[in-house]
Amino acid sequence: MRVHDTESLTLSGSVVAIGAFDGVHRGHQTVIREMVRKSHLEGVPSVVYTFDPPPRAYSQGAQILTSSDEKIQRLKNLGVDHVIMAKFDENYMKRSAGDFIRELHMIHPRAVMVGNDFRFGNKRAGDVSLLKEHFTVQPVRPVCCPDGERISSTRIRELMMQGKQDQALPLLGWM
Ligand SMILES: Cc1cc2nc3c(=O)[nH]c(=O)nc-3n(C[C@H](O)[C@H](O)[C@H](O)COP(=O)(O)O)c2cc1C
Ligand SMILES: Nc1ncnc2c1ncn2[C@@H]1O[C@H](COP(=O)(O)OP(=O)(O)OP(=O)(O)O)[C@@H](O)[C@H]1O
Repeated sequence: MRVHDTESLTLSGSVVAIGAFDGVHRGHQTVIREMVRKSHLEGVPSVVYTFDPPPRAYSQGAQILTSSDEKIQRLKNLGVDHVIMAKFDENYMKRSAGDFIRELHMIHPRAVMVGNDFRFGNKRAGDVSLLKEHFTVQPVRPVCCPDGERISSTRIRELMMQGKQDQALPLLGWM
């Protein structure tokens, strides 16, 4: 697996999953496994486009579940070919939605895997309908906890803050 800065990877075809992926929890693992499977079917490399630090940690001070090195290791274990690791800061946040789409075109995605609530670009102006004007967006079914709630980094952070490691760790799924 190779790790790249923003705007440094060009590919003639790919399948890409985009997101913070903090913790690379069981929901993330499902998305990434599905993406890797699709990349094998299509015969193109798999790419994870992610952010360091996670945007929610940068803008809202959320607890970080995995360091960037740990995240990279987990993505490698899942069989990802390329990781684009964008340094998330004030400068990056100024990039427009159109500029992000232009960067994605550099890797010619055959499918882009993001959740329905994915936002991108300055002031979170870009949404999934805009992404769909340029790419095939592949939805992913939500992976839920035993109580039926969707697994999320936010949920895991909450459980950890409450000292409920026994409930948080199975959701992370790296034991
Ligand atoms: C080019 C770009 C610019 C962004 N600018 C902002 C911003 O101005 N404000 C903000 O809160 N988030 C910004 N974000 C972060 C997104 O809102 C979002 O957190 C990120 O795409 C990760 O998606 P996820 O939170 O669904 O994992 C930006 C993301 C991208 C790709
Ligand atoms: N439980 C889940 N089931 C299926 N897909 C998921 C799940 N959690 C996250 N994803 C998907 O993984 C990608 C990255 O998500 P993201 O990093 O925003 O996760 P999150 O756990 O929802 O984070 P946060 O709680 O910080 O918002 C997105 O495409 C998102 O839709």
